[in-house]
Amino acid sequence: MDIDKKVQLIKVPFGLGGGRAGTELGPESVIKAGLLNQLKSIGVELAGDSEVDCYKHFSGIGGEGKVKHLAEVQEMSRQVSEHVSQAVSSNCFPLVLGGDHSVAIGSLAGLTAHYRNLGVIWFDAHSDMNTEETTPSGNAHGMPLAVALGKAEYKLTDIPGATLINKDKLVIIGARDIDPGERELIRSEGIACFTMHDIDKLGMKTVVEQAIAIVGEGTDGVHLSFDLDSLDPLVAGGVGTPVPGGLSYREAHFAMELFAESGKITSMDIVEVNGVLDYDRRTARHAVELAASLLGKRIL
Ligand SMILES: NC(=[NH2+])NCCC[C@H](N)C(=O)O
Ligand SMILES: [Mn+2]
Ligand SMILES: [Mn+2]
Repeated sequence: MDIDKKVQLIKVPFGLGGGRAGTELGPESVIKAGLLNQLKSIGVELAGDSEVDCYKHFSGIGGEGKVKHLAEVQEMSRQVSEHVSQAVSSNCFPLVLGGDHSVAIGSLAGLTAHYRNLGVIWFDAHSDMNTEETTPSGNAHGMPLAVALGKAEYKLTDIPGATLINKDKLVIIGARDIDPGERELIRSEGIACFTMHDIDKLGMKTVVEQAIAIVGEGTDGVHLSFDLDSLDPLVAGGVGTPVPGGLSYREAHFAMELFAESGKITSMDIVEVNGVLDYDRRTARHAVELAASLLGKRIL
């Protein structure tokens, strides 16, 4: 892409959407793994950074409902949305550092306030499309796409300024662990989902080309949400919900390089780096390198 915009870093140290402690350390972890130097070395300018105060309204209890910590997720999302919206208003590229994947609710809310035809690329082992009714865990990080598509009770439009995302402009890449309710939704809504099987069969080049064909037409912005558990756990084990049979190191980088070349991506999330489980910071380092590839880093 050779990104011409400045990057605005938005740190979201929030982990209550997942079942295991440590994801709230993600932003710190990714920064300690060298994000700022990496961006500098490829000539990407930083406009600034901000941090969402995730625990301002933390009650300390899981709550009574079907979704754990829903009130905290909603408050965090509202704040993330404001930070992201502010970054877009300032003509910056928002780079959101999670946190668990529920932070993407906030990213998408802030983005849809500006991009009325937003495309979304979702790298993930999971499809994160459970509703309050279908969630097997009660963990909000398994729900952001259901919220964004308006399929859950909690909807993106509950956040001021936000609109729902368009199901025809959403592409999931890397899925290999899909719950029954999610499978039904993907099928009934006809959502583009390139599973690991599809990637094996077609190769990453074709998958990305098809993804770009889907999100590249008729959109005014494209968000890339990268869940580190899309990578194989043998490559990146420092995540809370690892699933075997994931993306290789090169597949993931190749995809980021191709998306960079397309020049279409206008914002990114890096989520699910678990600072406790990622004891050697390997997963955080991969996150840094993948962000760099998306922002224009070339081998030669
Ligand atoms: N962003 C993630 N890592 N999501 C994992 C979701 C796992 C499972 N599908 C659930 O709903 O609980
Ligand atoms: Mn996810
Ligand atoms: Mn996942």
